[in-house]
Amino acid sequence: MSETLSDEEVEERLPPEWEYVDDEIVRTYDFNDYLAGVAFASEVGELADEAYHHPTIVIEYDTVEVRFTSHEAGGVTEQDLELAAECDALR
Ligand SMILES: C[C@H](O)[C@H](O)[C@H]1CNC2=NC(N)=NC(=O)C2=N1
Repeated sequence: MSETLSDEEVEERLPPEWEYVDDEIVRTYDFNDYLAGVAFASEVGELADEAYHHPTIVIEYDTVEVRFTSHEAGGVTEQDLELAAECDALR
């Protein structure tokens, strides 16, 4: 099982635009078109399922919020940071 990172490690390595809140890393992506957000969420889902590491995804009319944490480890791990960067690369 992956080990959780310290608060300092997470803050230091968090990709830009991401926030560290209550043992989760979160980013809200803005979209002009609802279905573009839905398509993006689906791509995030594919990344997650391939990694078998699943975020919370909240789709609203002009935003998609993606939240990662490692439930089994009980906090943020390397895998969360890696997937955050992969989500950013989808844009
Ligand atoms: C039973 C457990 O949910 C599974 O082993 C996987 C599935 N996806 C997961 N996703 C995330 N974010 N954290 C996990 O610990 C995790 N575990």
